[in-house]
Amino acid sequence: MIRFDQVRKRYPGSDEILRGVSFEIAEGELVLLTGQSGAGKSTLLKLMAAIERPTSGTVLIGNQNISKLRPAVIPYLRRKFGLVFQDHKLLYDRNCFENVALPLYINGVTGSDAAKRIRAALDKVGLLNKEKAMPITLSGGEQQRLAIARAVVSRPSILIADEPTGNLDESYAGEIMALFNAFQQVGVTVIVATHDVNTISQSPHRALHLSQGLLEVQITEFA
Ligand SMILES: Nc1ncnc2c1ncn2[C@@H]1O[C@H](COP(=O)(O)OP(=O)(O)OP(=O)(O)O)[C@@H](O)[C@H]1O
Repeated sequence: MIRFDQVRKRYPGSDEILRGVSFEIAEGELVLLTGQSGAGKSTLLKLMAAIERPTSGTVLIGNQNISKLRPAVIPYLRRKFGLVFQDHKLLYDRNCFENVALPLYINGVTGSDAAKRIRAALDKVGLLNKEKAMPITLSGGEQQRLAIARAVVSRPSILIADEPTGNLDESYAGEIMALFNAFQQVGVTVIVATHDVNTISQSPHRALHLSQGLLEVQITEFA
């Protein structure tokens, strides 16, 4: 469960970006986070993953209040999260296998155990036949799927994606959303920030809409 209670966020010298945001996301739910460019979607995702701290209010992940966590505990909390960004943040001097391997190697998982998990993650996103390819040789949609494989290889319970379909044409965007649906169906909590109107209109999931620092909760109708 993820709960925000009257969360406010101001960066040093900035206006107030979030002005008292409260919502709850159940375990295993898929939720869209919508709003115009600059509305604060990335800020809200960063607060969720404890990359940023609220100026005031409470952010609960499970039963942990992340505003009160000691810095030493934050790396453990982060292991719950898989993160996917619009610009992929792939390493272009490493092949696909090595890109997906990175989070495992950082956590000390290596050898045949790691290889099995890396290939399972590549398989889930349809890139098993590309493990030796360099990311630059992949299409935009494939690069985004590679970033998703890297995000899920550590089997996170929460998957956060920030504009994952932003640079992609409609068919690729549909593929990416289908992947997120598949992860939700196996119990992962998924939060996708997007201003892609197609993604929003075709989604049967709940959408949280940010506007002027405040949240409106929308229930999207089935298309
Ligand atoms: N580290 C920072 N320091 C100061 N201001 C920031 C910082 N990060 C974001 N902002 C400001 O916070 C506001 C919200 O930014 P944020 O990236 O959260 O919005 P967004 O809805 O994700 O936008 P986009 O869809 O364009 O990515 C913007 O005005 C931005 O300039």
